[in-house]
Amino acid sequence: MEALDYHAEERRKAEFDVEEMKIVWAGSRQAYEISDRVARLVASDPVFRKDNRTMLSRKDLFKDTLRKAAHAWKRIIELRLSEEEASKLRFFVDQPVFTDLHWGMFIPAIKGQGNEEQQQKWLPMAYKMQIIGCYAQTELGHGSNVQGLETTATFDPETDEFVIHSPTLTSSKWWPGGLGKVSTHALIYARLITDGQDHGVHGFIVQLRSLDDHLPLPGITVGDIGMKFGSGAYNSMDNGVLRFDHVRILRDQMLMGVSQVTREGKFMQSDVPRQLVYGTMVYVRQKIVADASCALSRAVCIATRYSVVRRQFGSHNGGPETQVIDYKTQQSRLFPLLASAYAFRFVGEWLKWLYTDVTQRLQASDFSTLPEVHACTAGLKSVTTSATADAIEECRKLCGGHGYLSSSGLPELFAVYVPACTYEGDNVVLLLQVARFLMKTVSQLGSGKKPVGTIAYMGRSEHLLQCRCEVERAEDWLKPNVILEAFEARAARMSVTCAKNLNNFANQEEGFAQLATDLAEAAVAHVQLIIVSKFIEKLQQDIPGKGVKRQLEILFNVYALSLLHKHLGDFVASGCITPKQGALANEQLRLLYSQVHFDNPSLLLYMVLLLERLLQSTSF
Ligand SMILES: CCCCCCCCCCCCCCCCC/C=C/C(=O)SCCNC(=O)CCNC(=O)[C@H](O)C(C)(C)COP(=O)(O)OP(=O)(O)OC[C@H]1O[C@@H](n2cnc3c(N)ncnc32)[C@H](O)[C@@H]1OP(=O)(O)O
Ligand SMILES: Cc1cc2nc3c(=O)[nH]c(=O)nc-3n(C[C@H](O)[C@H](O)[C@H](O)COP(=O)(O)OP(=O)(O)OC[C@H]3O[C@@H](n4cnc5c(N)ncnc54)[C@H](O)[C@@H]3O)c2cc1C
Repeated sequence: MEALDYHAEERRKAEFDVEEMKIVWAGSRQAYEISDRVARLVASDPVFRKDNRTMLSRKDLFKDTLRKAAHAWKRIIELRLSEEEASKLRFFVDQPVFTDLHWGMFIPAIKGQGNEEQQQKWLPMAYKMQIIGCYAQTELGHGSNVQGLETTATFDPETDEFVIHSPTLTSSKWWPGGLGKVSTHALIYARLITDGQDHGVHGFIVQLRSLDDHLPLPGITVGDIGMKFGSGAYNSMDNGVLRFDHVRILRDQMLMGVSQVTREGKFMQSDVPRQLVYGTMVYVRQKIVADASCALSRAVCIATRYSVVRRQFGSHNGGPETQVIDYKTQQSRLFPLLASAYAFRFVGEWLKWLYTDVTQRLQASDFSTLPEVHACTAGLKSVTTSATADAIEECRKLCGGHGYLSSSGLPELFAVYVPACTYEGDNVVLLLQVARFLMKTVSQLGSGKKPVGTIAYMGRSEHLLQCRCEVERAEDWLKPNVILEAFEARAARMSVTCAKNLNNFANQEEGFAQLATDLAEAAVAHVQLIIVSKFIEKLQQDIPGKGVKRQLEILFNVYALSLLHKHLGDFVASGCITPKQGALANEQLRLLYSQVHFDNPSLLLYMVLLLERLLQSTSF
């Protein structure tokens, strides 16, 4: 029987309902139908072709991108696509483009930091794309350190204007997407100065180019920063450089939702946390987590199909060679990545809920969950993007030489994806933000303030510091509560240990700097616990479809136990599990992989195809 026929036969015997699994992956039947419809729309439209991207010059690639963006916008209008459908369309066009920043940052910033009048003035033009905006925060000299930004916005009470200026070379805005060629306006983050006093960084809407001839306005020097990593990839985006020479804007072009400057030049800080100025970054970080699961599922889909088809060594008596997916090393590298795609999908769904919740709370001036939302969005963005970037590279290696071919799709996927570890916050810097939140929580444990939400386990740290996991047999590791307690104990012990060691330093700031590596590792442990706990919560929901829940349970155990195996040192050093229990976890992991490897070759192929079918339900 031909391999493909054999596959088809085995697929028909799939033990789980693939259509239901697709709905689990999409999040709802409606979301799946939208994705499926828009995916077919993109796939059937030759304008959206992707196969030529890596062969085009930077100039032709950029023109091709503009053509696609214009065509996408035309299709959105013609088909009256909803914002969700339009967002999906952008996703399937799958090419970094200036609209990402216009829709993904410029508009959300005005909505989140502008007052009512400013929203009424700017949003209608932005929604109709009569103006194109970018998010210009990073400078040549500062990206991570937002409070170090040097661009100035000095209020002139004589004329009721701000003077926007780039005082130094390092104050040049550097990196903003869409800035180099396309944007007519920018959201500029600059130091607000009134009457000689510096009030820190605030947002200002500044027009950069004429709406008539698109030429830069007086005092504006703007351009593209040049080629980036790899060919194709992010070179479809016009990341730019921008300098101001005493450019004057009206006072009402300062976003006044968080703080204001009166006509007399008096600075007024609303009774809201100044960090709301960072709100757009929080919004994008939560979107990036969901995007991680999609990028990861694409890479794993490619690597699984290759692993099922590729044969190397092992031929007996002239028979077929062994499928490389049959090798234990291939499985132990590939299957945890598939499981991670589902884990990131589910935690991304939850994070979207958390962000929606905090947005509603902010409207009621309830800032109580803001610190947790910052820690969750920062930590999950960091952990999921680092894992996904590493996973795409692993998938390239899993495909041998063919993984290095552009036609495999993996090099381009890697080159487009890896900056996610840097933009919207360098991943280490964000982990240190999580660590700051953890240390603050530990320091308050004695105060009677009960930790809640994702940090609630810290309130049980006394128990967790003493607990020993109840594992005597490998199958004990299949119990979600056993896994959850191990991850909670590890995270609690790592944070409490850091807090104790910080006390050895007279100066907390010095201690934080000296212990930064340990603190970052404690942050990773906390974030991985969140991912594991949200996967468990997903499994506690009603999941329809024959065999679907069972498959997800297998993926959960593969995800959690492969993490435990990878970080076994943390778990054992924390005392929550013994080396023997660690060995039992690894034994259970092998059993989970070996479920793909009963003697019956058709079951082998069949189970492998289950994985492939899982993937088919993941990457549109
Ligand atoms: C119709 C068509 C539809 C089409 C749809 C198309 C849609 C497309 C969407 C696509 C979306 C994805 C696109 C992605 C493209 C990528 C583009 C990239 C953009 C960028 O990179 S923008 C720039 C990003 N830059 C950063 O992230 C900078 C990182 N640095 C910082 O955030 C800060 O400097 C800092 C947090 C590291 C430090 O800040 P600061 O010094 O001010 O603060 P402290 O560390 O001193 O902390 C003080 C207290 O403030 C709290 N804090 C800090 N940040 C926040 C926050 N964000 N929220 C809440 N609280 C915050 C700290 O926790 C401290 O609190 P404490 O209680 O005092 O401890
Ligand atoms: C493709 C791409 C698109 C981008 N788009 C935009 C955009 O549209 N708008 C915009 O404003 N910006 C944009 N950026 C800029 C991006 O936000 C910054 O590059 C990012 O925030 C990192 O800051 P940085 O470059 O200053 O890195 P740095 O902070 O200089 O990081 C360099 C190294 O220093 C380390 N480090 C820094 N501070 C600390 C610390 N306190 N403790 C320990 N280690 C530290 C980091 O971990 C890292 O290893 C984009 C960047 C890229 C790559």
